[in-house]
Amino acid sequence: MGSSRSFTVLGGGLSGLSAAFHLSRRFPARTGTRITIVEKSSRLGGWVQSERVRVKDKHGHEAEILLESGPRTLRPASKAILEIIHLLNLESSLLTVSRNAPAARNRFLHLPGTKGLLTIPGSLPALLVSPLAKILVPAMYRDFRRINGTVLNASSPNDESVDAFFTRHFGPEFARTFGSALIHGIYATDSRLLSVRAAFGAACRLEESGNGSVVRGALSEMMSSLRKRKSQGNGATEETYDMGDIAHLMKGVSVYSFRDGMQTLTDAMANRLRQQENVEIIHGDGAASLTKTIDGFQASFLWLYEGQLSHASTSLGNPSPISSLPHVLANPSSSVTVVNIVFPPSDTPIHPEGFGYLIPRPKPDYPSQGTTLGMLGTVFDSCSLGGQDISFSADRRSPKFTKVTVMLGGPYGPPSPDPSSPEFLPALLATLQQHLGHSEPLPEPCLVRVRQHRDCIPTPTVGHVARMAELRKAVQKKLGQGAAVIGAGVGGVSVGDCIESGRRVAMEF
Ligand SMILES: C=Cc1c2[nH]c(c1C)Cc1[nH]c(c(CCC(=O)O)c1C)Cc1[nH]c(c(C)c1CCC(=O)O)Cc1[nH]c(c(C)c1C=C)C2
Repeated sequence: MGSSRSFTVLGGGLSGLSAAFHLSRRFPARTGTRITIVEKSSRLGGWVQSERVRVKDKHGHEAEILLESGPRTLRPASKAILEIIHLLNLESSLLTVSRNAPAARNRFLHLPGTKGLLTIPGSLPALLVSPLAKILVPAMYRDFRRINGTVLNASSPNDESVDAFFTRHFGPEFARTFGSALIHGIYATDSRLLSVRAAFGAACRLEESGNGSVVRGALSEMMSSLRKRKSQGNGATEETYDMGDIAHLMKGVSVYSFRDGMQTLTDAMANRLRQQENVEIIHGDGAASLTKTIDGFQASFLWLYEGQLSHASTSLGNPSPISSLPHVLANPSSSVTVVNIVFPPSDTPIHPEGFGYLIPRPKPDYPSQGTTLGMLGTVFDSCSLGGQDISFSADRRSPKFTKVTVMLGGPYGPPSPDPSSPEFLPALLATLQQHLGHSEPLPEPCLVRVRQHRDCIPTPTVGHVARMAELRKAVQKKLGQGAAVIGAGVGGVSVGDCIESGRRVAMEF
């Protein structure tokens, strides 16, 4: 480890920060290793952005509200994130949501052309009385009786769209109603474009182990993991992640965030990196000139080079070899308009208690671009993350401000009316009123914040996994073992996936 090495991380989003963080742990200053992060924007952290705003209503109630414009919650299943939280001593900043909380239990759908929300049943008794039973019950039955049907063999490169996979197993009604809504809420894209192998690799494995049926596969997996747990006892520990006692804090937790928002995590990583003598962060101009030479460089990719920055740019050359790598620009990505709205305290609740609601693809299809607001769903932030807000009301029992986030765009294209026009907010509030089933107009918001995120979520289209394997091979062949490509555009899109991929690549060098 004594010889001096040099790493260049292109991109200071979640994957880049994680890669640089783990590289700097493995190769501290005393090893003579240099680590350079190149980020074209003026800040690190990618799409994660938290902001505190002061709000006041007509009656003088005041509060400080935490708004998120990117991801807002994390899942305890990602050990790579828990490890970073532990290593950066962020445990005391955590805000957890219990599995029994309404935000974890209640999820809703709004069906286009109807008024109000439908509860997605979370138990058998709830299913039996749900209006959605007429879609859900036949869907489960259809899958359950599939025997020796076509399977996307896990070891083959076969692939299909999420919509085609759900249609095969659960029927077209389920695929459109539930499948498209789920994909709106994760990828903000059309489920007919998305690769099932990339998005739901686990479902393909269940299909195979269930001999053609995902439900049977899931049941048999549940049984075998129960058996395993019994034979191992409950004390199975994770030895490869340095998580301290944090797994204990996550018992019974459905999702979590931080009291000051998700930026707590990215700021803490960035600050730790800034403190390292051997880490340099290049923003803006320096990064822009490098980015220009990398004509295929996309925000969703992270290129990690072992070599000097100057070597990285000269070795990329002009025209850059990246343009000759296969599949770099194969995937489209979705743009999302994120609207944070804060409503004043009121005795009449704005929405039911729960996570929020999603909206499926309309029938017969998405309208042509620029003709609709294009709402994908709404998150009821106060339910899960109300603990981030600070009320200055003397009476602790008085009603609180309500924060929600409306997501628009994706497959609908840019919202119409345009968010900068005066018609936008009235149209948005009227649509929200209809979705939430209110007969009266919603109260005037105290604050509305609109952010337009261009190309923020990559869409791994059908064939993605096989294409990325070819890309990785080509990277190694052209740029050598000292180069790697990771990030949301290559692997998974969740915060956990990005942090995990940065960690993995740093450990491999
Ligand atoms: C900017 C909008 C985003 C939309 N999806 C994502 C972002 C950042 C990314 C994303 N959202 C979810 C996942 C699955 C993995 C997970 O961590 O749960 C991913 C990769 C699920 C999810 N969807 C919504 C929320 C609040 C969450 C929890 C995770 C998070 O906070 O991002 C709601 C939601 N997200 C989008 C839409 C259109 C939407 C609608 C209500 C797009």
